[in-house]
Amino acid sequence: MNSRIEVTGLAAGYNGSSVVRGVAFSLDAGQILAVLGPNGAGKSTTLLALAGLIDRTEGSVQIDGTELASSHPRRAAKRGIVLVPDDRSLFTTLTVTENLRLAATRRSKVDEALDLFPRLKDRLQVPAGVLSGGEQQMLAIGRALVQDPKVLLIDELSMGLAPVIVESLLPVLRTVADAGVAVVLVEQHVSLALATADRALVLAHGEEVLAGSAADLLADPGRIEAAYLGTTLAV
Ligand SMILES: Nc1ncnc2c1ncn2[C@@H]1O[C@H](COP(=O)(O)OP(=O)(O)OP(=O)(O)O)[C@@H](O)[C@H]1O
Repeated sequence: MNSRIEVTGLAAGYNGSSVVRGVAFSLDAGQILAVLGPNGAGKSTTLLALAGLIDRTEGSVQIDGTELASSHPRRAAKRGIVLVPDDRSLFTTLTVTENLRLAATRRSKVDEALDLFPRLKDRLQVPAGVLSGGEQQMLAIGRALVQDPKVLLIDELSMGLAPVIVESLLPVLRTVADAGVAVVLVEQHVSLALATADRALVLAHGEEVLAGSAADLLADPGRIEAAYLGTTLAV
């Protein structure tokens, strides 16, 4: 089935107050959405709300037309929403194989994930904590993929990684999308994210300030810059 996530009027935050408001997008399997914006714009908060890890104070999240309960991470995971958090949350003392097997819905999923990251095949018995940053990110994404996501949420794939490593990881997201996953990528590295994504959403102060085709925005960096600076331009 061709999965779809539809988000309307999403507001979410902490301790009863909303730090993001009115976030809306829809995304089909096979598509990549880049969520951009300056520090503190609410990008991570949006992903946490989609994954059910924090309260949604308003709005709706639907997967394949069926509403997803707010603040219910297990239900979100069961419906196929899987988050790669910015801290990667690996079991650092467990090996690569153990990290993957613990998360896998089926044993065959582990082999599929390793095929996407052949470098990890040489590290199977190495504890996650001694992997390089790039290898740890491969493992974090691999651990999400073995859960058979319909919607893959990735928070700051580039965190702590050299641009050359990021450039080698991003094409894997296209392969993942092509295999039938909707990918939402929160990223500070604007040009690399736009070069990878189909569409982009820019948040500032918790609200959408710009949205459009990634190719159009890549070709017109002034619009992104203005959005980061808080100047609203017509899309
Ligand atoms: N656990 C929390 N409790 C209270 N406020 C929080 C919490 N986490 C984040 N915030 C606040 O929510 C706002 C949005 O933060 P968020 O981390 O979503 O932004 P971001 O766009 O992901 O930024 P960055 O790129 O710096 O990670 C910020 O003002 C931040 O201080």
